[in-house]
This record gives sequence, C-alpha cells and structure tokens, in this order.
Amino acid sequence: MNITAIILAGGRSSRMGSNKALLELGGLTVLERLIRELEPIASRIVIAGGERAAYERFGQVVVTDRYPGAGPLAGLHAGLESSTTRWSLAVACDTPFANRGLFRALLERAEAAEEAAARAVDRASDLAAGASGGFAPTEAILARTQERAHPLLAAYRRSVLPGLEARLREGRLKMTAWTETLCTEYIEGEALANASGLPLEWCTFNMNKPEDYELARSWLESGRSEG
Ligand SMILES: Nc1nc2c(ncn2[C@@H]2O[C@H](COP(=O)(O)OP(=O)(O)OP(=O)(O)O)[C@@H](O)[C@H]2O)c(=O)[nH]1
Repeated sequence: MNITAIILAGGRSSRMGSNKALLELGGLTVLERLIRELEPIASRIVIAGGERAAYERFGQVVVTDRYPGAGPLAGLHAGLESSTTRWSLAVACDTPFANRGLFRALLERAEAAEEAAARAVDRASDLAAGASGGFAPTEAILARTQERAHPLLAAYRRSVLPGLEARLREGRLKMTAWTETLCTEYIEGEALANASGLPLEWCTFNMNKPEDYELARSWLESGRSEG
C-alpha cells in the first residue's frame, strides 16, 4: 500500500530556542534523519509548516498551514490535505529516533486495518441493503507508551480530515482530545521496542528543551541509538 509521510515541522520551538527540525545529530539534521528513515517506506514525503525557504533544500514537498498559529493539529491538517494516499504517516520533527522499523510497523497495521474495512464492506453487500453490520473502520494507529499515546508517531486514514477541519474551525486544538474521538488502534510496549530495535524510552523520545537535545546527543555518542 502506498503511504504518504507527513513530517510536522512548524510551530515556535519556543522551549528549545531554535528550530528543532534543524538541530544536528550524528552529522544530519533531525529532519534529514527522519527523511532518511521514511524514504524506504513512504511514496511521498511532505514537510508541513514552518518557513518554506528553510526546508526547500531537503528536496521534499513543503506545505503551508491553512490554519496558521493553530499548532500541531494545523500541521497534520495541511499534510493530510495534500496527501493523495488513503493512509498517511505523521511524525513530529522533534522525535530524532523514530526509525523505519517503527514506520513499517505503522504501515503494516494500516494495511491490516484497510483489509478489515474492505472485508466488512464485502460482508455488508452480502447482507440486506443498508446493513452495515455495525463495523467502524480504524482511522488512526498511534504509538503508545506507559505514560501516554503519541499522536505524532502515528498513521491516519484520510477519512479523519473533515472532523479534523471542523475542530480547527471551532478552535478546539488539543490533539489528544481529538484522537480520543477516533476509532484508534495502538502499537505499544514490547511491540514498539521490537519494531524499532531501540530501547522503549527512545522510540517516542522527543526534544522540547535544550537538555532533551543534550540527552539525545549523549545517547547517540554512546553508540546505543543507531538501529
Ligand atoms: N505545521 C505545524 N507544525 C507544528 C505547529 N506547532 C507545532 N508543530 C509541530 O508539532 C510538533 C510538536 O510541537 P510542540 O513541541 O508541541 O510545539 P512547538 O511549537 O514545536 O514547540 P514549543 O514552542 O516549545 O511548544 C513539532 O514537530 C512541531 O514542529 C504548527 O502550528 N504548524
């Protein structure tokens, strides 16, 4: 199944004090690391948000938020709007260790969800007209660790777009409040660690503050983070 990858790279990076997407780790910017990991998985990579000029050199599609200042939900919206595939991966530009193993696991779950949806449609057409069998297709697959679900290490079905846009119009911008309304599956615990080949704490690690960046650098230097 073809899948689009959306890297969210807008926002203010106010806690970091400089653009998180362009922080360097192991000789590459975080954005380049993510692109390298996504290229074998995704048919198209979209960088959502931020200043177009800052990202054009990476050779990917760059899209602008249609709801500027509305945060990650607006970035996901811009990316999904430009996506031409039924499912899209979404990843934050501040998760430096998200890797192809994790992305492949999300893609495989999306494929399984799509097959289940297709089977349900077949079953419904065998039943009396109008009967749906009560099946609700999976619309989102999220990584989840003990502390929380990670809506920006996830896959989304394009069908979430109208609901997402409605929330943006209403100014309801909290991402987890929105994902809780979706029909969601999770990849968690050992499955996450196995897929990534990384310690669990690294899989979803994101860098918000300078000390997080320092920690990521020290992990990388210790040689433990290369999968
Ligand atoms: N396209 C887009 N992406 C965003 C926006 N706000 C945040 N993001 C992205 O969403 C992810 C999570 O961002 P946050 O850490 O919540 O916010 P931030 O603005 O990057 O950082 P802070 O200013 O420190 O809160 C990162 O990948 C950001 O680049 C936005 O308004 N538009």
